[in-house]
Amino acid sequence: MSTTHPTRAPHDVRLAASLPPTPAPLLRVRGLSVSYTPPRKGTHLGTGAALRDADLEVRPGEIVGIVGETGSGKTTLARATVGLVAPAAGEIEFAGEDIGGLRRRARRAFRRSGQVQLVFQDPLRSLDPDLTVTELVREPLDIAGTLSRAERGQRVAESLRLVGLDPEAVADRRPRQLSGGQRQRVSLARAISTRPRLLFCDEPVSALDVSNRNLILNLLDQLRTELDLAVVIIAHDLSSLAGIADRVAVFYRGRIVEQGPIRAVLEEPAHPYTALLTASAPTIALGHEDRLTPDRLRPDPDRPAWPADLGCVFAHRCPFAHDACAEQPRSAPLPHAPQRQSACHDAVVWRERLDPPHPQKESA
Ligand SMILES: Nc1ncnc2c1ncn2[C@@H]1O[C@H](COP(=O)(O)OP(=O)(O)OP(=O)(O)O)[C@@H](O)[C@H]1O
Repeated sequence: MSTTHPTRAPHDVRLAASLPPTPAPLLRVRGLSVSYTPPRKGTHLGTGAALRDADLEVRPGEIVGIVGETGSGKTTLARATVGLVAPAAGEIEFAGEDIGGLRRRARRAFRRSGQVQLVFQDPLRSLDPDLTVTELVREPLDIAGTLSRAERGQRVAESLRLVGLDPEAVADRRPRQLSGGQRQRVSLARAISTRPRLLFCDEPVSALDVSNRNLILNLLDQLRTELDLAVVIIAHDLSSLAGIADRVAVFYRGRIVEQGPIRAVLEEPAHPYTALLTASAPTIALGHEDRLTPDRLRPDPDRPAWPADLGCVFAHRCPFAHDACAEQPRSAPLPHAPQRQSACHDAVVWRERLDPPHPQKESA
């Protein structure tokens, strides 16, 4: 005789039913590869593809952090999504529309529509020094060409106010006549002037001092609420994302090696590279159960060198690399946490192979 109550659904089904429905992704990237060099004969990717086989989803109103060292492909993902570079392979879907497969002219029309905007790294270099603030913020509206002249004027003033600038005070100034924080606000006003649904911010605070950093990050948080904006923040270091991002994707040498809700990723990294990042920034490492230190996450110096281009992108720096790592692992959901993904053959078990801490080295 069955002991299960006939009207009672299993626990996880009841739990799922009690949760609010997850909105459909605004951006869905699947198997995206981008190469800046022409493909070699017999291959579909150029030598040294800048981005390989990337999967990423961004939901409306969400803040997703992208972290990784220089040259790991973060900006390339943003440029491909905005339509500045064509993918070599994979799909990019925005609001249900296939934008990765658009031909050159249609891609340009999408870019000009301003539905996805990119805020570049350094406002001093990316803002035209000869234009006034009004001209800079109005330019994307002129390009999109959907508003009348009067409406554009109103939208410029509204956008400046949204980023905390007084339109009358800054309208006629040029970038050099503004402080670093004000310039970054002008970049943001320019990006939101078309009322995009998705904003990529490339290192939005790296050129700013600490007090301005927090102001700009708080402003991004505020804008996502006020404009129902999804924001992708690209950063070198996890610490600038810790207080603001809902989810994080970790890039290493052109691949997304781990992604998931930021707190879970910081508390219990599922990829040895993420563990190394958190261990190198102890102020943000939230895990308590074993203190990961960079020492414990480096290969044994006596191990024979692993060729940097063999298999897993991180194997040459990974203390846990073994024969299976001669093949690049696909990114896969963690068995115990399907909302998280790791591209590690040993995503769940590498911790068990950690050497004990080296007391002398740690106290040194
Ligand atoms: N226009 C380009 N032409 C050729 N190669 C490029 C171009 N832009 C980027 N690359 C190369 O593509 C790779 C990924 O670069 P990308 O700018 O996406 O990295 P990133 O993670 O954003 O780095 P950073 O943090 O320094 O901005 C790097 O090897 C880079 O040299």
